[in-house]
Amino acid sequence: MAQAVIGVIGGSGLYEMENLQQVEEVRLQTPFGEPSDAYITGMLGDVKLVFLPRHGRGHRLLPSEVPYRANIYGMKMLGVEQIISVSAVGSMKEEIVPGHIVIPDQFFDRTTKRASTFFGDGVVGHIQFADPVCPSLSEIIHDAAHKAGATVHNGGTYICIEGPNFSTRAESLVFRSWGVDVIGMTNLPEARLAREAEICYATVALATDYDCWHQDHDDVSVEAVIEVIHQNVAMAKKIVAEAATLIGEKKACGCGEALKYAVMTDPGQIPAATRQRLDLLLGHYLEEKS
Ligand SMILES: CSC[C@H]1O[C@H](OP(=O)(O)O)[C@H](O)[C@@H]1O
Ligand SMILES: Nc1ncnc2[nH]cnc12
Repeated sequence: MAQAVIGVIGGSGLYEMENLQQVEEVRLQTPFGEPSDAYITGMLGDVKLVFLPRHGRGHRLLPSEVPYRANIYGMKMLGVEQIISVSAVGSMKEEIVPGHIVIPDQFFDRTTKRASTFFGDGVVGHIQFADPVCPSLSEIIHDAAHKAGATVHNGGTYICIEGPNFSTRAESLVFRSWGVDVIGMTNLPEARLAREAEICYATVALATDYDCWHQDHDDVSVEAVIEVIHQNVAMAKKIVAEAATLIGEKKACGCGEALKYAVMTDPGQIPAATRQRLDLLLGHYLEEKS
């Protein structure tokens, strides 16, 4: 069996992975610019791990500034077939207590400034996105979270806001009335681009606060978020390590063929530069068609 290559995108508070063997730092240029930082690759048991801190080491990039396309394209260049995102989120439900883990299965887009498709410039494509995360990778990380001793909520809707400000109280109350479970600023463009790149994607969301809707809790602040992250970062790393041991049991899914019927454009009409830029993602389909 081919060696599994797992990508890990570390969010707020997760800027490195421990216990990797044969560690290398890989700096990439992609047709979509430079990723957030160098990728750190290494072995975790039999599994190759490719780690990228989403906001860069030192947390230098706003959610709106993260080069999502370059980050996902770089993962593809490194042979990653599954991406585990680790993210801090606000809880929008009483029962999701700060310190709990949520494995979202839906997203709701409230972003306004993100470049979040590889298509365009003469090639039109439409992926299916009704179920935006990989069900079998989600199952693996759910089991991994359980094994790591976390209190874990299976499924839930992650509303992705533009930020960088946290929500107003009116927004928070409206989002709650929509029935969302958690709130964050980063995961939706990643999930979309991972699907376009035919990479499985799932999220380990660490609830860090009750945003600003809860009458009995302080409004979210960076200070409070950091405190909960510090208390739980070891557990988040343990979940990733457990997921690596379980990845061999992952069930089949459709993520690897997401582009099979997605492209509308006549291959003969795709500009050469666009074709070249998307060769890694689309090349094999275009050859079949032309
Ligand atoms: C530090 S609180 C707000 C910040 O935390 C989350 O980041 P990430 O998803 O990278 O863990 C949230 O999306 C915001 O970017
Ligand atoms: N309340 C919140 N809103 C948006 N992003 C967050 N990340 C962590 N807590 C958050």
